[in-house]
Amino acid sequence: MAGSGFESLERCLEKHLPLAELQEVKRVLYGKETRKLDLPSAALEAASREDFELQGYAFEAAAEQQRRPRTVRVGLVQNRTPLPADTPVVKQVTALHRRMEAVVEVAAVCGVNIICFQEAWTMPFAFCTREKLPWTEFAESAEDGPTTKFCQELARKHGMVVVSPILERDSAHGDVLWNTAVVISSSGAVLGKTRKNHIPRVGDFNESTYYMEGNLGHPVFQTRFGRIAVNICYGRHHPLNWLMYSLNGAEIIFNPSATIGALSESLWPIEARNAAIANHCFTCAINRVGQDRGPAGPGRRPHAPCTPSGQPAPRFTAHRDFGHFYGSSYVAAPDGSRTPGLSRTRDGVLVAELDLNLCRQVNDIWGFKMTGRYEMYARELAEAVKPDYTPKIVTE
Ligand SMILES: NC(=O)NCCC(=O)O
Repeated sequence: MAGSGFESLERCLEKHLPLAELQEVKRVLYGKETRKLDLPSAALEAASREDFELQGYAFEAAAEQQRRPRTVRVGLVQNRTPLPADTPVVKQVTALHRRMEAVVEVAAVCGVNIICFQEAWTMPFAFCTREKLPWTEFAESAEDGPTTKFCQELARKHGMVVVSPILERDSAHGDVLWNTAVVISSSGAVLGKTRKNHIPRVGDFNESTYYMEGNLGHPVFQTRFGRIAVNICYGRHHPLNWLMYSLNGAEIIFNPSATIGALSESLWPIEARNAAIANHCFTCAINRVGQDRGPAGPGRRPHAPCTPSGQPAPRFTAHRDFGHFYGSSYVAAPDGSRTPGLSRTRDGVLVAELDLNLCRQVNDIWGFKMTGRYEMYARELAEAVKPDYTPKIVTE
């Protein structure tokens, strides 16, 4: 399995294929070519100074007589955690806030209207350790926690919608934890929140001891720039999850994720892209980069996890080293075209200009909403989930 040595599929193809063949390969692999955005040199210089990749692409729609283009720029952010996982919690969160402040500054110069961070962006990816402290200390209120307040400032300053996926502590309901995305309007108001509906239980990649399956359904948020939804990470494997956001009117669905090469890298380019095609919407797949390791060992950890009795928690070494988070964030459009991915290894911002008119244009061509037969599926699904259901298998 390629780790941090393999920079990206695109770089590899560009390096090894002659131009004519490269164009054919890209046509088949990526669909209609996205136009490279001419990003401001001040932004490119700042990105280079801050050591993150900055790429920009535009998707175009046909001109219409009765609707003006509905152009919006989205920003996808992928990053490693800047401090080691055994640094005190508040220091880690503050370092991530500072990092995103710099990143959003650059995104703003690039004209980004809606920015989305990666899943659980304020913390190292600790869910599979199955340890509680210190990881649960990263949880915050979605309504008025320090990260939401920080994002509200960013939103106000830049007139930008901010999608902030965090570990939520819901103190109004018994301090329950949720895997949540807070959506902050360009005015700085908290527009609402949405919760991860599906939890991975894939061998050691098991997050089920941290938070419950979301209970908020499939909300869609009307922003100044278009209707958006957030399908958090593992939800991307569930076509019905995408479908419900789309049925509620989402034009852009963000998929903030944390996933590793051994588990999902060959699925990654397919799933969000297929969802864009199937649902006539744009999808934005975001994955973190780097290798989030748990603390190194007893005695070297100022925040060694403890059980409530004060005893050191059992060490789950097998769950501590998650492997390589492969980045590769990208945007896919309803016509099946997609941007190249960001790097597999570096922090980065992907700017994509979308004309939301493309959603209805593709709907009118392919008509999946029209031909969807939802009523038939609703009826059959209602039967299939009944305890006494017997699968409809016809035998000779
Ligand atoms: N965070 C998360 O849900 N990861 C699951 C792995 C995957 O869906 O690829």
